Amino acid sequence: MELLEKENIQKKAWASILKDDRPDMLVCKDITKIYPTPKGDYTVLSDLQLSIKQGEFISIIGHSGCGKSTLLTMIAGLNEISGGQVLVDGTPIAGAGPDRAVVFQSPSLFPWMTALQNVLIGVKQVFPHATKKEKVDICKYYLDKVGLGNDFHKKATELSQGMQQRVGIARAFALKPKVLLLDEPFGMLDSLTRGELQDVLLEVWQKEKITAVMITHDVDESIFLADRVIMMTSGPFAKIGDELPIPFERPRNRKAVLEHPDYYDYRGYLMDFLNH
Ligand SMILES: Nc1ncnc2c1ncn2[C@@H]1O[C@H](COP(=O)(O)OP(=O)(O)OP(=O)(O)O)[C@@H](O)[C@H]1O
Repeated sequence: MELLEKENIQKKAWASILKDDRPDMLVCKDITKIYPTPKGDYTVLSDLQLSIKQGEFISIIGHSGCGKSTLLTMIAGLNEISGGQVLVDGTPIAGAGPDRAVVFQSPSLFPWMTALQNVLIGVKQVFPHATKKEKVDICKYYLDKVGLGNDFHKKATELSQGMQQRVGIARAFALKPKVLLLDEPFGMLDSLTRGELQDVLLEVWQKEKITAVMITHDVDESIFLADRVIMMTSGPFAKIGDELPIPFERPRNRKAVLEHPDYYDYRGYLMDFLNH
């Protein structure tokens, strides 16, 4: 893609964004990550900067191994930060906390428990003072929202992979976190189920307006879901290479997004970044 064409796509995308004066909910400040390896230290991320507004949905794309999961697990507080700070709602994080919920590629449910019990475990921890009924109602509300209204009492082993990931999404939203972190949550699903779960995710997110950060390898998914696509450079010393706002109106509808006259410009822009 020609430089001028890229500049025009950027200009047009930014011009379609209304002034966004929401406060920052998530800030990654000068983030560096060094893994010790038998061959010496490996600097995956170096002085990475990223700010995400309250209620914003961003997707992160980048080549395999550039450090996307490393970044996400550091934001989650599950991976030590070698340098810099992650701030949630203005406060530096110190490890994992209920203000951040994570959905991984594999939902890792307790197989002997029902869908409801799997969601309830986290809810009990986050809302210890709620009554039993209140806790169960929160779980049922979110399980219903993800389309499992008739499956509360099914054991995890009785659920398909897609249904298990629905439980994973319900479990994350039920914790009412400030930030939702999604690490390729649909990566293991067939394309039909993937599409269904993208819709489910968007529907619940639209209601809750939680700040969301999602890693994906799928450029179309990144466009369909996000307000802004963040492009990471390849490692070592990876950082944010570029970003592209996706100004399509919300609530989004897949057909309207695909038919939007700018869709293929945005797609081409992101593919061009990945191909260079
Ligand atoms: N615990 C670790 N020790 C040493 N190196 C690691 C460790 N975890 C990850 N790495 C390396 O850090 C780099 C980034 O890994 P990471 O999983 O964050 O990348 P990614 O962009 O999420 O990859 P993918 O898209 O394939 O999931 C890779 O080179 C990986 O081999």
